Amino acid sequence: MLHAEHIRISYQRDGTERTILDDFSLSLHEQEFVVIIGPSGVGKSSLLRILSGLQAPQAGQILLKNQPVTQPHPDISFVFQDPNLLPWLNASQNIAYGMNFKRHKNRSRPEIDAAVSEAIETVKLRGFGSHYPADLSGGMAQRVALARSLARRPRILMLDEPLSALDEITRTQMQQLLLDTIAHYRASAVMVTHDIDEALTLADRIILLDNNATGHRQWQLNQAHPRDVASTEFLQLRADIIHTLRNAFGALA
Ligand SMILES: Nc1ncnc2c1ncn2[C@@H]1O[C@H](COP(=O)(O)OP(=O)(O)OP(=O)(O)O)[C@@H](O)[C@H]1O
Repeated sequence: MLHAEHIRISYQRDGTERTILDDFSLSLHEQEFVVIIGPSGVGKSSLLRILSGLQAPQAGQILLKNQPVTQPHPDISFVFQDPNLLPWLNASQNIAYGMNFKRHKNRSRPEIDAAVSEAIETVKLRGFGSHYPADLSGGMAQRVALARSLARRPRILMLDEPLSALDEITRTQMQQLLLDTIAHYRASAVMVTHDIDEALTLADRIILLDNNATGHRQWQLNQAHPRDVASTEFLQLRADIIHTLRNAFGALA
C-alpha cells in the first residue's frame, strides 16, 4: 500500500552535501509490521519522516495508493519517543485533538466522542479519560499518544522509538498492547528501534539500514504472537542480526 522508491536522503553540512541514505526502496503491505534497525546516525528517523511526508527526500518518491505523499497525510500517523501531550487538555481531549485534521473536519461531536472512547478502550485506559498528563505515568502517557494517533483511523502508523523511554516491564506490556491495538485498527506499522529483542518481538519484517555498498539486509518473520524471543529459533535469528550489524558497521555495532 505504501511504496518508497529509490529514496536518497542528504543534508548540507559545512557547505557540502552529505548523503545519509541512497537508493532505498520499500513496499509496505496491508497490516504489515516493519521494524527498522541500524546504528545511530544511519538515517532511521530521517527515513521515517520521509515515509510520513513530514520531510522531502533529495531523490525518489513515496506513493500511497499510487498517489505521491508530499506532505503530512491523513492516512499516516506518527508516534514519537516523547508522547508530546498538551498539558492543559485531559487524556480524552488530547486524543480528540489528534482528530483535528482536514479529513475529520466534518465529523460530528458524537462521532468524535465515539472514536475517542473506542481508542481509550483499546489502549486499556478506561476510566482515565478525564486525567491530565501530569497525573499519568510514562506508560499511560504513551498509551494516550498511541490512542491519539489511532483514533483518526490512519492506514499506517509510523513509530519512532516510542517505547525506549519506558522501564523494562512497562515496555514489554506496551509491546503486546501495540500489537493488539494495531490489529484492532487493521493498520500497518513502520517502527524504528535500537532494541533487537523488541524488533524480534514485534516485526513481520526487520530491515537493517545500511548506508554503504553492501545494501540493506532484511529478515522475514512469520512466527505467531506472542513470541518467545528466548527460544533457540529467535536466539539464532538474533545472532544472525548482530553478526550482520558487526560485519556492516564494525565497532559502531
Ligand atoms: N535536519 C538535519 N540537518 C542536518 N543533518 C541532519 C538533520 N537531521 C539529521 N541529520 C543528520 O543525519 C544523520 C542521520 O540522522 P537520523 O536522526 O535520521 O539518524 P538515526 O539513524 O535515526 O539516528 P539515531 O539512532 O541516533 O536517532 C545524522 O548524522 C544527523 O546528524
